[in-house]
Amino acid sequence: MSQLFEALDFVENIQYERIISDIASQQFAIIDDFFSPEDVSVLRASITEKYEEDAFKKAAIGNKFDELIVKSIRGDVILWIDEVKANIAETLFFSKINSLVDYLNKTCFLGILHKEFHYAIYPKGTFYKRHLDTFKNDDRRKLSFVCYLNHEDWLPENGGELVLYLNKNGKEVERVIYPFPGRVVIFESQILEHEVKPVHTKRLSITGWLKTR
Ligand SMILES: O=C(O)CCC(=O)C(=O)O
Ligand SMILES: [Fe+2]
Repeated sequence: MSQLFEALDFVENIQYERIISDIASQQFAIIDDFFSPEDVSVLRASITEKYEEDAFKKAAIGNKFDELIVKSIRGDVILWIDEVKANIAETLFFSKINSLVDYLNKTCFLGILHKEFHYAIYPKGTFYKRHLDTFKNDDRRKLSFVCYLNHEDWLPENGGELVLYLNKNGKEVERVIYPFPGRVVIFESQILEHEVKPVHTKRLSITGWLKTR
């Protein structure tokens, strides 16, 4: 009986279904309206406030790397988001994430048990060289998630494109994605190498990972 109710409880979500089929067929999905302009503006106010409080630190690669080497690979500053201490903007963010994760777990048997998200700011002139999001000793990252919080008038010439390196019939193909506000990109963490091209105007985002075990 309870199984019947569980089945009845399930409502198909067209947006999530498209995300699932895009990831299954091409290892990534781009969703332009995952967050509404209102959501983006609330989240942008939150990232800006925390940046002004000086809460961000320089992003590190792996564990103990030389500062100079780190800078030559990535130049963003990050701040991890604690769901337990979420402010109004972050609560809104996590409610959307949790709804997607519940759906993925119900329909895809992905077994997403953990998640981690951080704000990221790329100051002018910074970039993140080509890389894979999995550390050598940690294969739990299953899906990478990026959401852009840039201003509505963001232009392609502001730089900071995300480039995914795809494999099409044995040939490498670059997929260039502009960081337009409200846009979300989800991709297979263990498969797709990617990079952030040099940024010409400060670039705002939230990056995170959906993890197994
Ligand atoms: O901001 C992006 O578009 C991607 C960021 C990224 O690759 C990372 O933080 O690992
Ligand atoms: Fe990455």
